[in-house]
Amino acid sequence: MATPVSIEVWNPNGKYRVISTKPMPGTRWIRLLTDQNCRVEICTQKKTILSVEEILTLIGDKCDGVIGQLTEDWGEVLFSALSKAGGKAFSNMAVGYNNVDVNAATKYGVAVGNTPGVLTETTAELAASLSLAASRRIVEADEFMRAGLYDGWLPHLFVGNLLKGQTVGVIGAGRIGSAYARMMIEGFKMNLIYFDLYQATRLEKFVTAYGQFLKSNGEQPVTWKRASSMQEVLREADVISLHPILDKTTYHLINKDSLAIMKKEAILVNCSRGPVVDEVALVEHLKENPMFRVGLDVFEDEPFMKPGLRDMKNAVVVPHIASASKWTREGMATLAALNVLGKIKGYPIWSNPNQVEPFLDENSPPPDACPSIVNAKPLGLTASKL
Ligand SMILES: NC(=O)C1=CN([C@@H]2O[C@H](COP(=O)(O)OP(=O)(O)OC[C@H]3O[C@@H](n4cnc5c(N)ncnc54)[C@H](O)[C@@H]3O)[C@@H](O)[C@H]2O)C=CC1
Ligand SMILES: O=C(O)C(=O)CO
Repeated sequence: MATPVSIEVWNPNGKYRVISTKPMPGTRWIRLLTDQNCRVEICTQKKTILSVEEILTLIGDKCDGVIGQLTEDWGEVLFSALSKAGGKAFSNMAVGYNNVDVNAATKYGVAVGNTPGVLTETTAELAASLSLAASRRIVEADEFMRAGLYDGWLPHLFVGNLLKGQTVGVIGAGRIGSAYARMMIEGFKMNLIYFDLYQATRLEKFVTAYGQFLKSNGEQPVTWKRASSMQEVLREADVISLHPILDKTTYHLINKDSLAIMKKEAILVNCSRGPVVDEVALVEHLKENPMFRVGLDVFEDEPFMKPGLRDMKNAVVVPHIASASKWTREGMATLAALNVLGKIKGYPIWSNPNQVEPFLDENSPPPDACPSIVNAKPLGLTASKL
């Protein structure tokens, strides 16, 4: 028997049945759907991660589209059920979609949406926060104060690293990696070394121009270098932030061997996906190198941490909150809803998923387009001319 799942219903007489597997921030996304004749059903089950069986129950016999979460396993079983229920669209409320089997979705004719752009700066800001928290030992120092251990200023108390003039390494210089790099370069006058499969031309131009600006002001200019391998970044950088997608090329990109070539006092930040780092190897490395520090937003087996990590003073850990600003989370909900709505309505695909601002303006109706569909090409969906 199917497991019952609690739901909240908006616009019960709407023609199209759209499900959201979680309550999402804001109300604009609900309004956009109900205004377009959708009945919106929001799962209110008090359970963080829904199982495939629970989502099957939600989909039922008739469902036009689903907005889902990165914690869910969207594969063959769910896409086959969604397609049988008449569903045409699924959107993750996330830019990353490693939890989605896109080939399975394509096989069943289901469009897969994601939410790029709206979370770029918010996520980069958290990566920058973790870089600072790790380099200046903020969490350790906070715990020390709260434990009543502060007896007065001391020359050696919580000495950390100065970022100015050091090298920031970025692995995966896409939207978020480039935004993070700019923050660290402009904010702290760090030099850049990056590794990506593609050249980050705009980022390079930014660093060149900023370097010239600093020089014309009599300051040391910042520099950039595109590394020919990830190892080059690991060897040379003082702070390394990981921003690639998770796929089979990036699984355990950081492992025992790659940790071994990093500087003993380096800082590693991960706001991409947990499995990019071999967490067991990382815990060992943290134990053996007390001056090596990490800032982690993501973990290999979320919501768990590998044994030993929680005891490491040289690790700052936060629960996958990199995109958690109110504006961003409301925007993610809007983009996810519009991906689903757009596909149901037969709208074309927005031509530039890096520029989604027109969808986010509360004061005007969004364009008649799907903001970002990752399998548009194999599904033969056309791009908008807007
Ligand atoms: N912690 C969090 O809350 C968040 C995590 N993310 C993660 O960040 C990822 C990146 O997001 P965006 O910057 O928007 O995506 P993006 O597609 O703009 O950037 C990803 C970059 O990784 C590069 N890349 C791919 N394979 C690589 C490899 N083997 N080695 C080096 N670089 C490689 C790509 O060429 C691309 O430039 C998402 O896929 C998601 O997993 C995104 C938002 C929030
Ligand atoms: O968008 C993503 O990929 C996240 O991890 C959450 O914002």
